[in-house]
Amino acid sequence: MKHQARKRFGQHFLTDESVLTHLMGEIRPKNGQHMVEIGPGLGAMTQHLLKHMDHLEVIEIDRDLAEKLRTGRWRDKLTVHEVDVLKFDFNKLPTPLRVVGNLPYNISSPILFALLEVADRIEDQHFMLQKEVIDRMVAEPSSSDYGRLSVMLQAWYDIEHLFDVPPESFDPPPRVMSAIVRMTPKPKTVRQQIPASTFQQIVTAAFSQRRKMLRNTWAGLVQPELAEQAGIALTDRAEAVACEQYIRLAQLMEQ
Ligand SMILES: C[S@@+](CC[C@H](N)C(=O)[O-])C[C@H]1O[C@@H](n2cnc3c(N)ncnc32)[C@H](O)[C@@H]1O
Repeated sequence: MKHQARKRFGQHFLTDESVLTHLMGEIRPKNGQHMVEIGPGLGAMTQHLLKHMDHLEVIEIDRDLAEKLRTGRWRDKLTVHEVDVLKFDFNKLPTPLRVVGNLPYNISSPILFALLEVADRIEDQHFMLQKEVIDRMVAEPSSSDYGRLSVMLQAWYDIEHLFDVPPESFDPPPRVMSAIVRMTPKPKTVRQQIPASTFQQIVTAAFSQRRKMLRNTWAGLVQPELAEQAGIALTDRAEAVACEQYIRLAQLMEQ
């Protein structure tokens, strides 16, 4: 029986074989690697990955789809976790872990932030996302797409926009353009130098009212001398400040 796509789970199934082939060329799955797929759905990516691998972990919230995967023709090669990915404990999977998925667009940012917490365990991530989200992830300072998502993710990952995928490549087609992104965690030595909670606090405050000057959004939070030492002008707005400057400021605040 044909699966009726469920809107609440952001179900848009990839049907375009040329996209899948292109994607596999980018992911280059190899047997013996530890890989987890978020939202395998009807298995479009899954079956391509399994051409190269004997085993794959998958996380699927939809009970019917999880059941199909558990009993279907790839059952011997899959470990199916029937759970909300936002509640899944990635610490229980082996490392180094490769993470892939055509993500449910309605919760893509929470998924990206949840994975940031376990970046130590991750080798790389390849995701299908709304193109607009990827534009924000790779945005440079002073562009209209540059925001909290850009700064938070660029601090932890090298991010590459790989290629675009049009709505016709899916059934049912989403209303927006999609794209594929590769995210590679920066070396541990680099990530360890970021005071995570202070960094998050100043970036969140700065972009909470992005039209205002930093001297207003940071009042009571950031000492003006420290901002100056980090090379940040408090008369600027959040979008003028580079990711490295936010990191530098967070480091100065921790000293
Ligand atoms: C955009 S579809 C992709 C399906 C399939 N990978 C493909 O490319 O055809 C998103 C998938 O994520 C699943 N999903 C949605 N929300 C989820 C959640 N919170 N946790 C785990 N899986 C979820 C959906 O049921 C669906 O299978």
